Amino acid sequence: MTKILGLTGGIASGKSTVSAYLGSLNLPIIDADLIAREVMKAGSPAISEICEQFGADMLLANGELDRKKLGDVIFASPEKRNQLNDIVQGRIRAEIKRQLSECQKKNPPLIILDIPLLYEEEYENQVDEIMVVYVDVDIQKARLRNRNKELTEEEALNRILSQMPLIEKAELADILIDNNGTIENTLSQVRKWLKTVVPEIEFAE
Ligand SMILES: CC(C)(COP(=O)(O)OP(=O)(O)OC[C@H]1O[C@@H](n2cnc3c(N)ncnc32)[C@H](O)[C@@H]1O)[C@@H](O)C(=O)NCCC(=O)NCCS
Ligand SMILES: Nc1ncnc2c1ncn2[C@@H]1O[C@H](COP(=O)(O)OP(=O)(O)OP(=O)(O)O)[C@@H](O)[C@H]1O
Repeated sequence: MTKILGLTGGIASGKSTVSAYLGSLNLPIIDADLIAREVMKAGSPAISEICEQFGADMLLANGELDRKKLGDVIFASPEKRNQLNDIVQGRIRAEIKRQLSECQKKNPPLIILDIPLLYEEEYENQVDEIMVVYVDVDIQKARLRNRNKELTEEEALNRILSQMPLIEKAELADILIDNNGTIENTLSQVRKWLKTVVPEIEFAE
């Protein structure tokens, strides 16, 4: 029986770090951020709707989405964020469903659904277990600003506040991964859990 793991957390909490590691072990990963990029690629129906509602200046000269510009708009305003969510979340959900059923046909022991908005968009029933990658908010903000150097203190905070508080996600988790320490420490917590689910898995340690 295939187990579906929902991998979630907050912005810059370390999901991609965990998911890249799981991918390096050849476990199948479905990446919601990647699917969102596909859904909003140049020439897509979602892009036309975004232009209608947010203005054609949301596009770069090559027809691709200006991610920085749209991010500045939606992370500063809950109304605009809802407006964007109304355009994209249904399409993202449909593609996730399609990829999950494709992947299940191969009968792997484990599929990982890497999805930042698992709780906000109510994917709890689509997965068997939920892993939350947690960090304290001050570390989260520092890592976010270190990764997205263009963000001011206020913009970084707005991005964090646009999601369900990470501490609430941690309380709901089936598996809680503490990413306040080193990456190696985090990955060793992940390995410990993996051994209980896929005992035959081998790690190059
Ligand atoms: C607004 C966009 C263009 C900004 O792009 P940018 O390259 O700066 O950010 P990126 O896509 O890497 O997202 C970074 C993180 O922001 C958070 N985030 C993204 N969208 C949202 C949202 N609608 N609400 C709350 N948090 C969000 C997630 O934690 C995500 O991992 C982009 O985030 C986007 O297209 N968002 C809508 C699609 C979506 O919901 N994606 C999440 C997958 S379910
Ligand atoms: N334990 C750690 N120690 C130091 N830096 C870390 C640690 N874990 C992650 N990082 C760094 O913090 C940043 C955010 O991590 P990552 O991209 O994995 O988060 P994420 O949850 O996938 O973020 P997003 O939702 O925004 O895509 C990255 O630059 C990453 O290299």
